[in-house]
Order: sequence, then structure tokens, then C-alpha cells
Amino acid sequence: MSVTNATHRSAGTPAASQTATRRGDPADASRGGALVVSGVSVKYQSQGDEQPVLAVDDVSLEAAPGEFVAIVGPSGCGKSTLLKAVAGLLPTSSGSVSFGGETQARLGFVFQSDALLPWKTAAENVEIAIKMSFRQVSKGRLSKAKLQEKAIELLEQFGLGESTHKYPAQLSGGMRKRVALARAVAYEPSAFLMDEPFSALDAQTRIRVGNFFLRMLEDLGQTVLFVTHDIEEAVAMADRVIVLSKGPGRVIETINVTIPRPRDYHDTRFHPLFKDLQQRVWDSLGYSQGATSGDGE
Ligand SMILES: Nc1ncnc2c1ncn2[C@@H]1O[C@H](COP(=O)(O)OP(=O)(O)OP(=O)(O)O)[C@@H](O)[C@H]1O
Repeated sequence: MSVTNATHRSAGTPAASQTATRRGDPADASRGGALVVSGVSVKYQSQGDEQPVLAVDDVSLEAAPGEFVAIVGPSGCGKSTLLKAVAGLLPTSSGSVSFGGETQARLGFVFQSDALLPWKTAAENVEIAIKMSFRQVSKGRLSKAKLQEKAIELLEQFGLGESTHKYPAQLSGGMRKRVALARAVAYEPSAFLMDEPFSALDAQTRIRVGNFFLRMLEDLGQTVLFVTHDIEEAVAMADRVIVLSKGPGRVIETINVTIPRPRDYHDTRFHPLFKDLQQRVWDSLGYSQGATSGDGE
């Protein structure tokens, strides 16, 4: 998880959260408008470089409310940079980002670093998010007991029922990532911005968390922008896969994933359309059928 600036209200920061009071309420589905990224370029000015380095080049994309858009591309092509720019964590050198026509939105971040508060337990990290969301959405307060109950309930969904009282330093990397995911979910954002959110998880936990996340999206209809190296994961989860070129990243193709929902994080890989769609993404990345080597996705 990362820090944010003031432009886009975030979850996933230490201050992020969302309450369970809204979970499961169909009236809340698809809240927020389309996420529109228009002509965004991002440059880095590093010490020693005379000229700024272009990392993202004129990227435009849209995610309709409730749409799951995955972004794939070779290592170093600018995926994380693009996501951070969308989150408002990095300035853009050109272009614009809006959510339903506004520059502010309730965002749930899950970035590569988990950024948990080290002096708070797993449950307390999630409680902060619940508290913040409850204040923003319901303009009210929850009792400490209720907050705890909700945080523990959510952590149990992520297989952390035994670790709610532990501090981040006492958790494995995968466990910390799950707390970070629970915290982002607890914020009940209108859009999730996720950078390799499942990469630190073992195979079984990945399936469990992936399915929990997919079911939650079916219930609540949040928009998702999801960066992954894992082409199978992108096709299994997304409505559209956007393929970026090698850096500076540009959109080279958008592939519609026509596999019907509801989907299962794992079993969707056996759907008759899956292999073909997966191959289309590989083709777009420049890998021909049967290719077995390469240094990036
Ligand atoms: N803080 C920074 N300062 C200077 N250059 C940076 C910085 N962060 C990233 N870059 C450069 O920007 C380019 C894009 O990096 P980015 O991390 O966005 O790529 P990525 O596609 O997410 O990579 P990966 O898939 O390996 O995580 C790379 O060339 C990288 O070296």
C-alpha cells in the first residue's frame, strides 16, 4: 500500500478504510462513475540525468463503473508508474485522470509494499480503515467493540483469523499483504487500484483471496484497475486486458475477455475461451505460440 496525496481520497494508506455497513447493499453497486485516463504521460527526473526519463507515454484508457481492467506489459514498461499517476501519487507531465467527471474518488490502494502501521495489530490496521469509511459515508461513529468485530470478521475472510492480534513484524510477507488487502476492502472504495496484489501469496491462498475478491466485486460492483505480471490471472479476473508496450509504456492493444461471470479465480482457466484469450495477450506482447523464453510479460 502506498501513501496518497490530497487529490484522490484513498484507502490503503494508513488512514484508509470502508465499513461493512455498506457491504452487500445492492443499491451501492456501481457507485462512482467511469474512471477516465486521458493522454497521461509521466516523466521521472533522476539525479544525474540531464533530461527527465519518460516512463509512461500518452496513455488513455477507460474503466466503466464496475468494470475490471487489467494492465499487463513487460517489466519496466511503466505499469506501476501509470497506476501511481492514476492514484494521484505521482504528478503527470501531461493528460488527466477523472472519476465520474470528478478529480476525487474513494480509492482502495493495494500496491507492492503493504505499508501497514507497524505499531498497530492486524485488526487495528483494518479498524482504522473501517472507522474512516464509516465517518466519511455514514458520518457516524462505531463503538470500539463493533469496529473490532468487523475487522476480525474481515480478516477471517482473508484467512487471518488466528493472527488478528499480531503486529506486522510478526507476520509473513503474504500475511501482511492479506492484511493490506483486507484494509483496502474495509474502506469500501468506489474503485480499487491494485499493483500485483496477490503476488506475495502462496497458490492456495491466492485462489482463496482471489475468489473472495471476485465475489465481493460481484456483490458491490467496484471498478478495478489491476496491474499484474500474471497473464492467466489477468484473463481469469478482468473484463478487459490492456497491453502496454515496452517502456515508455503505450497502449498497444485492448483485449475483451468475453468469459461470462460469475468466475472462479482458478477454474475459469478451464473455460473453453480461456486459452485463446490468453494466447491473444501473449501474441500482443510479442510471444509466438510455443515460445518458452523471454525476459518479460
Ligand atoms: N522513482 C523513479 N525514478 C526514476 N525512474 C523510475 C522511478 N520509478 C520507476 N522508474 C523507471 O520508470 C520505468 C517504469 O517503471 P515501473 O516501475 O513503472 O515499471 P513496471 O512496468 O511497473 O515494472 P515491473 O513490472 O518490473 O514492476 C522504469 O524504466 C523505471 O526504471
